[in-house]
Amino acid sequence: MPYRLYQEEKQKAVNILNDIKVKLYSRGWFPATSGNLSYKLHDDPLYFAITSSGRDKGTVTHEDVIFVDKEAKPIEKTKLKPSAETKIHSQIYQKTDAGCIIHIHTVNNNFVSSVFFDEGFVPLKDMEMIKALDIWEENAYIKVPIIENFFDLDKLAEEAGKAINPSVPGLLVKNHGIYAWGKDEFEAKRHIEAFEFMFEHMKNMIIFRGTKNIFQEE
Ligand SMILES: CSCCC(=O)C(=O)COP(=O)(O)O
Ligand SMILES: [Zn+2]
Repeated sequence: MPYRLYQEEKQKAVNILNDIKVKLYSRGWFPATSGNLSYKLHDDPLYFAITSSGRDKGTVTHEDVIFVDKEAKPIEKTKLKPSAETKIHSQIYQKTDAGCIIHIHTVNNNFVSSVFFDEGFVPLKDMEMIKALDIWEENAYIKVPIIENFFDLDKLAEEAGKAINPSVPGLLVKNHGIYAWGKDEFEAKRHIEAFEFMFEHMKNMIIFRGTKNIFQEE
């Protein structure tokens, strides 16, 4: 028997996504309708709420959120289209314990994804903000994976699934953006804010003194 979504849990997911969307939009993090967000409702079978495709993230309407399954198919009759990147969200839910995923395009995440693409990851170390990713060891050194921005979205989703590092709650797509996640909306937002803070710092340091010293202590 198909899983039945209750009005109350659907409304909770819509409210959560709208709340984050508007907060992050006000920081300039969803320019030109870019980005998408999702919130998991059920694990097995997987069902989640996700933003509809191509919409202005700065406004809230009753057409902003759709409920989909693991295959990115709407589970209710709708004329709306789920985000074009729904299969990437599905992969992240299948490969991690994420309960909420946020995807944004920013100048800073595009910059680091391009500069470090050949290494395959952005190296993060010597920054207090790493602790906001819930990584508390001394001298923590983490690698945020970067994948090619495949035009074929099925291929992009497949490669995203392969590249996920379970101990790092984020994945960059070259010259595209970042997906960051957490067990709930609070954690997902904290993680994306931490990544963006560190990417901005890194960009500024690279502009200031080049990439020369970034890998020195490896
Ligand atoms: C306008 S940016 C190109 C599409 C994209 O990368 C994105 O994040 C938004 O896609 P969606 O289908 O979720 O609107
Ligand atoms: Zn995108």
